[in-house]
Amino acid sequence: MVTKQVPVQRDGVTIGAVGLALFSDFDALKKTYSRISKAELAIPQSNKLWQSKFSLDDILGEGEQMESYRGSLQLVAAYDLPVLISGETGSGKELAAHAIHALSDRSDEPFVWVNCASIPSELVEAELFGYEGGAFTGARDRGKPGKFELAGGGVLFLDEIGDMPLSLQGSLLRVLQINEIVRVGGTTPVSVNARVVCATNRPLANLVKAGRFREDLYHRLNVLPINVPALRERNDLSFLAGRLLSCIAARLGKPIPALAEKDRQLLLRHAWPGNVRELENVLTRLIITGKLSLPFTDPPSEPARDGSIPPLKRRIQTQTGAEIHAALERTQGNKRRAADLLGISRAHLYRLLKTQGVRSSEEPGPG
Ligand SMILES: Nc1ncnc2c1ncn2[C@@H]1O[C@H](COP(=O)(O)OP(=O)(O)OP(=O)(O)O)[C@@H](O)[C@H]1O
Repeated sequence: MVTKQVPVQRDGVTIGAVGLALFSDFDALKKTYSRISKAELAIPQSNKLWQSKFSLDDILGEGEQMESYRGSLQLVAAYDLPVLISGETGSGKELAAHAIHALSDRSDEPFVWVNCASIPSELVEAELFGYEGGAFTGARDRGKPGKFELAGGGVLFLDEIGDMPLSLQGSLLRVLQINEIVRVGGTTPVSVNARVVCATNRPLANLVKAGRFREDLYHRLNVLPINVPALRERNDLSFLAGRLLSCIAARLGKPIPALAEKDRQLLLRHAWPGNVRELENVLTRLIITGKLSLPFTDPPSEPARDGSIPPLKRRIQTQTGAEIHAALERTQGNKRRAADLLGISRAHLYRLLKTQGVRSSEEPGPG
């Protein structure tokens, strides 16, 4: 094997190295690859991917309500206990989870995110607890650590916890009770120590009543509850819109447009079903096109052929299905961009695709 290494230095200190390695035989390459993979697993905390990306300062808002909300995040961050964040889609639950990690004593450890709604239910267990080599068809030969292991002494953020398959909720409860996991296909318990922060946009208590969420797990997770206010319940929309306009304009390299009074009034009257995410999208379009458009307002109801008005539920379903179709068409099936266009999260889109029975070419992949 021939190697060449060039150290990378900052302020006279070596912070890394770039190397070139030429292998004369394939076995040697495989061995080295395996050693590097193991080393990567041993130091997950050095992985830049697993860091909280937002802090308390990124949570924009003013007034008593938002001060009290930020205060509650600071309070829960200080206690090493599970947190359950509830709030409507796009209201800032993920932002809150990042902030809790950044404010906590675990901030130097990883922040690992799992979206329970976007992983096919048969893969959730492997995603959380990892698997041993060859545990199932399609599994990697050398196995894979789960998100619990990757989180190490940091925070494991379980987004859309309400979508955790019922069959797995018992295993999750057990892990939280004994702080040990067993990889899928494995036999040896591995100690885990991550702090679990969960988020849900459907009231978990209702899912418990409906028999779709285990009550014991609900109580285990709901130690420190946080409620993120919906945008229409906040009274700082003008402030938020102003700050977001500046941030988005700076990101796009565009001048900050002045918000006309009539547009401000329209923003105040809108119901914001997609919350801050929807507001961001509306403002982005305003910056790009110079026009305010509030797209997903209720369509005028069309009478059916026999003159009767179709039930509201069906009208909403038809309209939602049409919006999703249009967005997927515009983005050529790209769900992430379609979700952005619709002002909803990718996980929310997946759920709508499931419940609306809208057909799409692409299936959700793990995490
Ligand atoms: N208070 C806030 N200040 C600034 N930006 C915010 C605020 N709340 C939310 N956002 C922004 O709105 C968008 C949606 O936020 P986030 O992803 O945290 O919502 P969510 O509640 O987790 O959504 P979902 O349930 O759909 O996953 C993000 O771009 C986030 O940065």
